[in-house]
Amino acid sequence: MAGRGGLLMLENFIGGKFLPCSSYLDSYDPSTGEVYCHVPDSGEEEVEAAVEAARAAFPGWSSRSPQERSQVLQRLADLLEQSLEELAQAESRDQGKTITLARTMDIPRAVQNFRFFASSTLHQTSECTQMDHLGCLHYTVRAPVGIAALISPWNLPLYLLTWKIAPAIAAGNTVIAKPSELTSVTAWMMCRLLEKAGVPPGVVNVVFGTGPRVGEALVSHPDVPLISFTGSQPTAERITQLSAPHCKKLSLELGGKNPAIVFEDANLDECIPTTVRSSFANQGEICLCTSRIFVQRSIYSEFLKRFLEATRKWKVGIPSDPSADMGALISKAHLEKVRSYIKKARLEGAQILCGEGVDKLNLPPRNQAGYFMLPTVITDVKDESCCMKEEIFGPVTCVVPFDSEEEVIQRANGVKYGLAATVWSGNVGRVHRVAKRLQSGLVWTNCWLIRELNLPFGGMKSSGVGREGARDSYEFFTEVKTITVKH
Ligand SMILES: NC(=O)c1ccc[n+]([C@@H]2O[C@H](COP(=O)([O-])OP(=O)(O)OC[C@H]3O[C@@H](n4cnc5c(N)ncnc54)[C@H](O)[C@@H]3O)[C@@H](O)[C@H]2O)c1
Ligand SMILES: N/C(=C\C=C\C=O)C(=O)O
Repeated sequence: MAGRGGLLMLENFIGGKFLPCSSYLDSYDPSTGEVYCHVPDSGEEEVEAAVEAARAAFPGWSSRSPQERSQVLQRLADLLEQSLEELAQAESRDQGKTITLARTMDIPRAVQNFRFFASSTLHQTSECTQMDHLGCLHYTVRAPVGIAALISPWNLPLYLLTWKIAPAIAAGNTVIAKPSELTSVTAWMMCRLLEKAGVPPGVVNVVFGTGPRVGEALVSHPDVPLISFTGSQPTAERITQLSAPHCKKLSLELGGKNPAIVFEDANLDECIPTTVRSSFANQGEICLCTSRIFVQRSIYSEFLKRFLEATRKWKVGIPSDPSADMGALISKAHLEKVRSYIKKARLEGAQILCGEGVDKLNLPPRNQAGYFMLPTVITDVKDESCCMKEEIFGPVTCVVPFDSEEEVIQRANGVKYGLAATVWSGNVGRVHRVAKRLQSGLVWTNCWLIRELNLPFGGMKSSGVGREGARDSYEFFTEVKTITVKH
């Protein structure tokens, strides 16, 4: 809907109705730096209303059969798919990502999330064991937990929010979703489809606003027993503290400092374009992006030369340009943070081989104030440097040499994170050996970001707690009970 100054003005979606809020936040178009939308600045009052609506909807929704719920999810997937182009345009404008990525990855994946959980929920079974010597049979039953709080970040807005909403409602919960205040538009657009899909009022509620106001009100609410959070590690710490007094069920999907390990027998024709993509896709704003590239010394010079050539061809352009490989970063503050790492690297004596401060951006006049930067490659950087230790979450990657398999495993594991790694080698034995020893929830070998939604997704160490995926999400979004029958 149009609001102040003709700008888009979003509303919360509570109990099946769009409701205005008493105050609003400005939301910026990352490609111009201009305000283009207003987002509700919700707080305790809106959370209370959403909890009330979710509570009222729970008995009806949780007592439907999995088949009935599955049909609703399928209809929602169909409706999202019919709006794919409109949603992709909105996601690209709101987030700064290229229209091509929104069209080919974000929105198709949001559709797939509903289709996938609509199907997988029909195939979950419970356990049964027997103790004949005691005349006992044991079995488990699972039930939805209740009201789920679902909090998502700004990098893959609809993709990650639906990755939570779909399994939560498929399992019979009712939900209160809080998208990032920086990227709220596609969640609001999805709400417009819920009634038509047959989602009863109160099953999916969406409250918009900031983490400290509406996020904290949601995670500390005593009647919300479960929180699924994707975002940064400092926010996860805060959520853990706030939820601890209530012993809430928590799933935390956090950041990464993901290594790519390139052995001398790697197929560089495949490795180089994929590693450029794994470093710079979505402006490097994917938790799974590569940010430390370890290359075996014998091929280091060749790799670096070819990697730089390919990076220079990675086109930064306005998000609506279908030929652009990379759009704008999410915000001015984030752009400054990412740039500050490059300054620190320079001060430490590292070399910036291309990108920020080395090459020139070429943007139309209207986009000069947008949050753009070039893909940047750093070398001659020590493992102790903040650029090699901290999550930058931007289009910046470090390339360093290594000598032996043992050495590179130690170095790859030498950070606090453990989310995703890639290993490039033509030696099958080495691939299995190295993958097994990496402290990483996900290891892609000779590829990147090929997702199998059935299998566990999540991180080790400071990259998170818990896993998501068909079985894992089902277990997280249900409470299990063990029943023993003596016969
Ligand atoms: N592991 C994964 O699957 C995954 C996926 C995407 C992003 N991430 C991580 O997310 C981070 C980038 O996203 P971000 O900047 O939006 O993260 P963030 O932690 O700042 O925010 C994430 C969400 O939490 C909310 N929030 C912030 N403070 C809160 C609080 N005190 N209480 C409750 N909610 C609060 C925000 O409003 C937002 O909706 C990076 O660290 C990235 O690696 C992880
Ligand atoms: N959760 C998933 C991806 C997270 C990406 C982070 O930025 C997924 O593919 O299911």
